[in-house]
Amino acid sequence: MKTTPVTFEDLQSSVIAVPPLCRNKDLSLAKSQNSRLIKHMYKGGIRTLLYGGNANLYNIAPSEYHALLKMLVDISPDDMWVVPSVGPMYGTAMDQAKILSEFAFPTAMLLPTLFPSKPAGVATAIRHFVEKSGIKAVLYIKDGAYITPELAAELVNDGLISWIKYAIVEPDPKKDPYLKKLTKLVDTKLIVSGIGEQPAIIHLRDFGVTGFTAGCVCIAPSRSTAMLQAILKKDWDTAEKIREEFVALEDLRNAHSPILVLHHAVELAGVAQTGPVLPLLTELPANLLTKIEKAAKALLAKNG
Ligand SMILES: N[C@@H](CC=O)C(=O)O
Repeated sequence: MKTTPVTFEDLQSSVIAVPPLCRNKDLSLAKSQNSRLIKHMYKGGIRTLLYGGNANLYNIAPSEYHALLKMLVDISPDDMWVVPSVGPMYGTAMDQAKILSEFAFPTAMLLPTLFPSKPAGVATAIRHFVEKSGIKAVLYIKDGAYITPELAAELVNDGLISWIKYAIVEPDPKKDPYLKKLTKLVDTKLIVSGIGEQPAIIHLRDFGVTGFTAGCVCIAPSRSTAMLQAILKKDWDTAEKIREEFVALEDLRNAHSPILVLHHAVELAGVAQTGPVLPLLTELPANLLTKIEKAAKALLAKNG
């Protein structure tokens, strides 16, 4: 696992894949299947993994956190940069910060929650997390009410933030007052588009942010990587054509649960056995799985 500090080059050199977490029937961590998934992504050019929402880390027990981190260290290639998440609740994040300090992860992300939270409290939690873990935090902005752009900028200016995962969903991503303000206050080299392939072209081209995170990349890593490369070359037509390849599965994710559809899709495509889902989530009904399988296999077929 790569342990060097986060650089702009790191953020741009790979799509930041946000994978599901494979579990065995008894809900224990499925080391061999997680390894299989990482190998698939690695072969498609992925060098950064962010274990967060799609891995359902919202629901992980603090007592399992050490085993999770150890497994990620054990199964990650030497040049793979791995970003675990903590929280979203303050107490959980503080206990996880202590566990993280026993490892060499260069950064970790605080999962967001709107209840019970206030922007100034979120900023304090980030400060306490950095103090306790000894590493910078990834700030995940998923809702404008979570933290103000001004508070986000203060945290950046105080040297506490490695990068920002920007993930506020707008009906028209071109019209995004929050991102417009954020990019005025914070160096765009530290801001990453955090909603998958769909708004990535607009976020990178029109707002100048640095890279993008994605979930469907776990199925078609070569295609998502090709899309990032096309964007960086400003080959917008190629990037747009590749983006369209992801639409069918993304539409299912948006309709039925981004986390759960991805979790099933990785298994149904035959990439890795993701297994059961940790409560408070649960598996999707069987009548949806045929549609997910079709879209997932079609996307995998494009991966080559
Ligand atoms: N939520 C997005 C990007 C990852 O955070 C996805 O799952 O595609």
